[in-house]
Amino acid sequence: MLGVKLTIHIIEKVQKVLLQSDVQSKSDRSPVTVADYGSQALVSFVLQRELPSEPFSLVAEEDSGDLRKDEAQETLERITKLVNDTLASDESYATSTLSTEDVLRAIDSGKSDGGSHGRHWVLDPIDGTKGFLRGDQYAIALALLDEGKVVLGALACPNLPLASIGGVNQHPSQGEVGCLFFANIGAGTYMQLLNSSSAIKVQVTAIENPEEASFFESYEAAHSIHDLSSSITKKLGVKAPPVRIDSQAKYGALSRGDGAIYLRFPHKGYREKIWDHAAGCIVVTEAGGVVTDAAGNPLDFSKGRYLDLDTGIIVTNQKLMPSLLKAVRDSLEEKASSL
Ligand SMILES: Nc1ncnc2c1ncn2[C@@H]1O[C@H](COP(=O)(O)OS(=O)(=O)O)[C@@H](OP(=O)(O)O)[C@H]1O
Ligand SMILES: [Mg+2]
Ligand SMILES: [Mg+2]
Ligand SMILES: [Mg+2]
Repeated sequence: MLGVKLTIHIIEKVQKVLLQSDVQSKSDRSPVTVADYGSQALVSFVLQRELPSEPFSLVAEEDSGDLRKDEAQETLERITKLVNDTLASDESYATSTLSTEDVLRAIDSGKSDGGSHGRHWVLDPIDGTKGFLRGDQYAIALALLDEGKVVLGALACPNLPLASIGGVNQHPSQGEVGCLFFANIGAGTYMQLLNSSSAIKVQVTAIENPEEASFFESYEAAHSIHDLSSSITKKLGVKAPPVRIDSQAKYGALSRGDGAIYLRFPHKGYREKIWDHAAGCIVVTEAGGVVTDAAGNPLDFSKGRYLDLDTGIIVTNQKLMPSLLKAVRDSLEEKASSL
């Protein structure tokens, strides 16, 4: 059966791979490659094993092109070992062993184009790669599209504290860490600690006054125009400075009310991918929030691997959305007339 339980199970398994790969080789850039590929191979393998009677379609970020080169043989072997060690640690997969060829095949089954018909899994095996490398926020993001609509989403955020990050960039200093958010269409959004099985229902903030609102944006200035979000929030009357964190952890944190607004304005020419927003979008929406493009249109996940959207992505609660949209419109007009 497709469902939240399976999604959580898979995502928790993947988290083990990431922890192992992080420990194995810390100081060069390769761990992220190992973790990205290992995570994608594992999700793909387990989904296919658990759902043998379904036609399988996966839209995922990575492909095996680089891993098939001669010089990548050692990396491929490390990924294969990680995947096998993780499978061996799970009762129901203890007898499964993947060859390097099986791993390449599992990674490449993420090449689907998605679209408006049928069911497609959507995976970002590590979202926020740069955050992962810095030891900051990252997420494993898995969603399910049905006839072009996101119906299920899970976001594992291994470095996200249980305590609010509403006023804190990246990490507060203490407390429990590692949160999993999941949402099923029409059934709300839940959060649990990654090492626990008791979940609580979460809701976006009810704040109506922008002066009380804090806002999230990308940590990386290359991923979102910080000047523009600053102009928008100033117009709106937001007093707090931006909280800059990597990855879809922003959507997770927003869904439990840590902040009130998420603004994302990529530089000209960048095309957003569906795996960077599908899970985050349903997690926020089912928690009572609203996710739109800069023109106020809902995100359309039915167009293939890319989101075809107007200018940027804005997220907030229903009360703040009309005034936020107006501030976005005014700031974009100002920006256009100053060029
Ligand atoms: N130039 C540019 N503009 C906008 N977005 C880009 C750009 N380049 C990459 N990406 C995508 O951003 C994903 C992570 O972005 P976030 O903004 O959520 O986090 S971050 O603070 O920027 O790290 C990141 O996801 P991962 O590749 O999964 O890490 C990318 O898909
Ligand atoms: Mg990503
Ligand atoms: Mg990624
Ligand atoms: Mg990437």
